[in-house]
Amino acid sequence: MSDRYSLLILPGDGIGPEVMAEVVKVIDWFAANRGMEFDVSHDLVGGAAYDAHGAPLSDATMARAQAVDAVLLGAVGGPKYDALDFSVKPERGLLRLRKEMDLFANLRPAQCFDALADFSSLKREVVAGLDILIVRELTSGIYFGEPRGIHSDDNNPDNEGGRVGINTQRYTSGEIRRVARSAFELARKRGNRVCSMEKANVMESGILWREEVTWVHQQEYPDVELSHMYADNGAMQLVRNPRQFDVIVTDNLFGDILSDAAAMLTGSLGMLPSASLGAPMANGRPKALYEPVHGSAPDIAGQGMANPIACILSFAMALRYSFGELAAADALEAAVERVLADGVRTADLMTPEGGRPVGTAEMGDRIVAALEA
Ligand SMILES: NC(=O)c1ccc[n+]([C@@H]2O[C@H](COP(=O)([O-])OP(=O)(O)OC[C@H]3O[C@@H](n4cnc5c(N)ncnc54)[C@H](O)[C@@H]3O)[C@@H](O)[C@H]2O)c1
Ligand SMILES: CC(C)[C@H](C(=O)O)[C@@H](O)C(=O)O
Ligand SMILES: [Mg+2]
Repeated sequence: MSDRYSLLILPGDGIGPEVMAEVVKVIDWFAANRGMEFDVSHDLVGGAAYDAHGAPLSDATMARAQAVDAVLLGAVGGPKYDALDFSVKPERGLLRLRKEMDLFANLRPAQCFDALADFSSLKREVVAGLDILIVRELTSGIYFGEPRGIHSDDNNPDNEGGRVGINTQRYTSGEIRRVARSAFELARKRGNRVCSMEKANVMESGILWREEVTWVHQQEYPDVELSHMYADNGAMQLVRNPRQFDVIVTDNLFGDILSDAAAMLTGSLGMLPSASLGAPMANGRPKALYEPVHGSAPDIAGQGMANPIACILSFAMALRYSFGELAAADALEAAVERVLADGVRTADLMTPEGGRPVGTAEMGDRIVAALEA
């Protein structure tokens, strides 16, 4: 008999609720057919939470997120909220979840399904069989460093406009060591190779990053192959020859950018899942939040055409990393692969000469049907 798994679902804004509805179908299928017991609750985040409470994440929702085994998040943001004060923008809700849950290791795998190898904007021979994992530090760096803000620059008469915008890249050795350990642990279960990316040529925080990753490697993981790369070269190498990589470990901002680039190797941003993991809780499960890498896609929201696969594969990561349900995670990933192999495509995966795309709900139904088969 399996344990009970508590889940907090935060669909968010734009296509978030649309893709999350398909994940709920998948959860219901595992509950009905695989004897898994889920305690599922729903709440608001992002613009939806702002509309209801005047804040992109209420304290009550934050407390609920801290108490569950896993949070599933859709996406936040949208043009409706662009003019809001920075402190209450939808994205602040997501950043608060990451920071207060201390989800320091963000796993962003990029796998190219064979059925999509011709669809990537790169050549098939460059992306076929691609299977890399970006481990992005998620709770520190320039996203959170102090000082920050927009200030008047009164003492500088040469500054036309008279203002200055400040963000601070700050990393402690402990923050670097813990995410490096996550990357080395994950590498041992895959290709046993880690490439660390920073800009040690121009940033002191990059020098510290390189030294600390090297220290963790020498002290604790000498069996794993470690290499270092400047992040700008890393971006170029990702496009030139992405299969040279196994695990990439990098900071918060570089990881944000490199993972969007990696998404396109797989065909679409609508394909890329992620897991954000923190320290183990009392029950041994890590603090965890699962979300697609993509955003709220305002350009297609409300049209029922978003690709739900990134969100569904994020739930597969929850099965694997939070619940240890490895067979179920494999089955769900195989179901996605089968549906793609059958030629079922949402609009983002269509070539101009392709046939009729399916909508969000039909893609979800087809994946559930493939689980059934
Ligand atoms: N984790 C998150 O919640 C998250 C991540 C990124 C961006 N955002 C927010 O989302 C809003 C829009 O940002 P953006 O436009 O830069 O990025 P986006 O990821 O929302 O969209 C970029 C492009 O990819 C397409 N796309 C994204 N997901 C798709 C899917 N599942 N199926 C089909 N097509 C998809 C969109 O239609 C758009 O053309 C902003 O407010 C931004 O801050 C949120
Ligand atoms: C929405 C935004 C805060 C977020 C980030 O910058 O981390 C997004 O781009 C992501 O990749 O998860
Ligand atoms: Mg991003």
